[in-house]
Amino acid sequence: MSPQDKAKIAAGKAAIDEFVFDGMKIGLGSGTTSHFFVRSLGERVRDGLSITATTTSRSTTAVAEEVGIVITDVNDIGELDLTIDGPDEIDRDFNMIKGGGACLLWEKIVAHASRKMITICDETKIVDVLGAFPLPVEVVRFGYRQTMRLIEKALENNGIAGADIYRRETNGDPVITDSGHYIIDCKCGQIHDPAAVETALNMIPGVVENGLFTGESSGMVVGHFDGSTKIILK
Ligand SMILES: O=C(CO)[C@H](O)[C@H](O)COP(=O)(O)O
Repeated sequence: MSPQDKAKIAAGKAAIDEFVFDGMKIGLGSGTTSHFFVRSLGERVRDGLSITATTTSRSTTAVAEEVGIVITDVNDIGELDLTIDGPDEIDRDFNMIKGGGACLLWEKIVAHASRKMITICDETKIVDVLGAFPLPVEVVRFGYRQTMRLIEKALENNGIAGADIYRRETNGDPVITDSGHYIIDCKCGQIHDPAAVETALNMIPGVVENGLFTGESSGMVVGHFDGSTKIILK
């Protein structure tokens, strides 16, 4: 196992120890870190932990069901106590870029349906300024090239000039999200005012959601390559 995977697993386990209690309604994040967390949670459920859970992607539903966690439809679960999810980048104010796995829309819906969001990550995800990781923007397919032009303008208006903006593809085919949309990735460089950029992008017709999460997370559990963990709260 790689030291990074060891760190991801340690972060997920520490988050369960610290934040997950019997009877909670929990949102399960997406991506490799979250999938490790879901597998650890499955072990606790097998040992008797009782939770109600919903997920942020079809891929996480598959992992959860594989490890014996029953998934409740997001529409039937009401307000969640907690969502645990991973970032692509996180700064020291808990602002994040998410969506590297194209799940940002469901992730944001579930995070906002929760009273608390805790971020789990390995140490490589922490940055001084967001923006080295391409910012994903989920857009409807109709007129997506027009939407891309407006994304470029919105970024320029928020101090991000010359961003590389492109539709995400795999083997020449566009990536389609769980909601049937495209992902536009924006290599921004540095995002100095992530809250302003998050709002500006969501004002564009055709943009469904973007991968900036600026007010959601209230704590992070960081896993280190030696297997140790650190909890940082707001
Ligand atoms: O936002 C996401 C998926 O849309 C993931 O949470 C994010 O990409 C982190 O993934 P990983 O844990 O594999 O690095």
